[in-house]
Amino acid sequence: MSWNPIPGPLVASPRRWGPRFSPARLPVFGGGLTLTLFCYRFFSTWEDLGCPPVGRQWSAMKRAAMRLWTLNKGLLTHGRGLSQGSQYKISEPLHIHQVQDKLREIVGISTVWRDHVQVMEERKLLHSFLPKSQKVLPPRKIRDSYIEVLLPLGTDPELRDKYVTVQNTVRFGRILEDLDSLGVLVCYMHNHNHSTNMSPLSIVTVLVDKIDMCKHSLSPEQDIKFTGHVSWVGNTTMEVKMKMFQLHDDEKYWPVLDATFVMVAQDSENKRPAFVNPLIPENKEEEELFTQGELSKSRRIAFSTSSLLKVAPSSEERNIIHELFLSTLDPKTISFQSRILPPKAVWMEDTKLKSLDICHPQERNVFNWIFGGFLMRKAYELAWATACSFGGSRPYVVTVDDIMFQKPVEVGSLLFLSSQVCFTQGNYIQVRVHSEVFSLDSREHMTTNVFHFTFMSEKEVPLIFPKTYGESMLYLDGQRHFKSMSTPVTLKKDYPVEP
Ligand SMILES: CCCCCC(=O)SCCNC(=O)CCNC(=O)[C@H](O)C(C)(C)COP(=O)(O)OP(=O)(O)OC[C@H]1O[C@@H](n2cnc3c(N)ncnc32)[C@H](O)[C@@H]1OP(=O)(O)O
Repeated sequence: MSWNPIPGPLVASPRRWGPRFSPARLPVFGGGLTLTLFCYRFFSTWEDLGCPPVGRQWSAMKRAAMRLWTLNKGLLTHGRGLSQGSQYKISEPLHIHQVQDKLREIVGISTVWRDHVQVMEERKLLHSFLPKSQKVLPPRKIRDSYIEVLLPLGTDPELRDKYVTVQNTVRFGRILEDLDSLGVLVCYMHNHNHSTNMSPLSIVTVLVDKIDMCKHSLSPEQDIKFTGHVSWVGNTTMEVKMKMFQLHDDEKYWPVLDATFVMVAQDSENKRPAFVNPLIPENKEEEELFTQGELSKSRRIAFSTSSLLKVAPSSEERNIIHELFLSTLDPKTISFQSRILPPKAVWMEDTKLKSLDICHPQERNVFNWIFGGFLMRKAYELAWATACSFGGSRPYVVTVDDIMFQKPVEVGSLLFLSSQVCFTQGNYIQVRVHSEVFSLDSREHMTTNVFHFTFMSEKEVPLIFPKTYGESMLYLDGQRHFKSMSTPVTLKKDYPVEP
């Protein structure tokens, strides 16, 4: 198909026997399985029947039996996979619902919250599968991680209801959730280890580098297709490029969105970074993508080094702030205190909107932290409402950039989102959302994310004026993000752009 940016088979490379398990070992583990199954069931039934709790030694034996049972369970699943072919094999586009199913299968997580502690205990056992160095991991190609996902809005009215807005467009917040899950699945495809069924890696989103829209509104009545692949790999991080297309009346899929995410692999307990398979580009275009990944890493470091939280604004930026300040002084008084707004302008402090969410278990991801896509959806919807009430018309998002996931959000936390317009130009509105959680257990407040969204309004919007030094820094930061929009970070599009 013409829209496929990385031609090549969608099937992962053939399954091989891993060093840890081999067919010869199966009978040994089979015997162990019977014994451990017996022990595990015996101790569980003993206590379920209301018999007195077993002593310390018995408890230890019970725990050991449980561990062995878990390992053997993994082995059995592994054995089944061997005869049936790879569980990761994806030879045709996945339905959007299958993305979550696949992730659960790979991470080995239950769907029931009540079991989450035990399931995480089981995942700890996968720790031994983690390599000590990246060198021992076989390199992968871009095509190994390439997947396609179908969101059949055109044919599935029930699904459509989840995505539709009151203006009969597609909810962008839902798309953010899908991109987050897809990005993680792409990384699992890249790191697929043929000798284990469940992955010892916990892959989480560290950064949404950029999401550029090629089209401002999407139809909720036409099918959508996502594609994604790993484009660059560090030691423990992977850059993922994703694209989104929508079916048009001409029966062709047209591009609507380009996204670049950075994911990090952690160990099975989601505590320490873990090595990922290297990536080998196969042709010139892939080499270019890889080089661009390196450049993006340097750009991110440079951007964060020059953060206004660390260093003073440039002289040009200082002039901007001083000019803004002078233009708000009341000419009738000789004072730095009396400030008045110029015509068609709004104080930054008057653009704020806030929200509070309780992070219920329903919003958890496969690792039992709050799902990054949920956080993005909530932040996006608040940002949209902020831009809408500020600009006076329904805005549409043009760019999302530099969403850094600094800390995971615990289930049960209170999520405080605070949104404000921090820069405007013409019809553009730059909105910043600060996300903070309050842990009910530790009684601590912590910043977890800062989101940056650029919206476009139907009509020209008022200028924004900072009052305090802190707001001036937000203004400059907003301006920096706005300016970065015009610097494309993705390769030139290799498909037709909508006429
Ligand atoms: C359905 C399933 C979906 C699941 C998806 C989610 O929901 S995810 C949920 C939302 N996301 C999260 O909760 C993540 C929260 N954040 C964190 O836990 C942590 O910040 C983190 C683990 C990502 C990073 O921790 P640290 O910064 O301490 O890690 P460390 O310094 O060791 O760096 C590890 C790797 O991350 C890279 N790294 C760190 N910060 C980075 C940044 N801003 N941009 C790019 N890359 C960055 C480093 O270069 C390094 O890569 P190299 O080693 O390659 O040099």
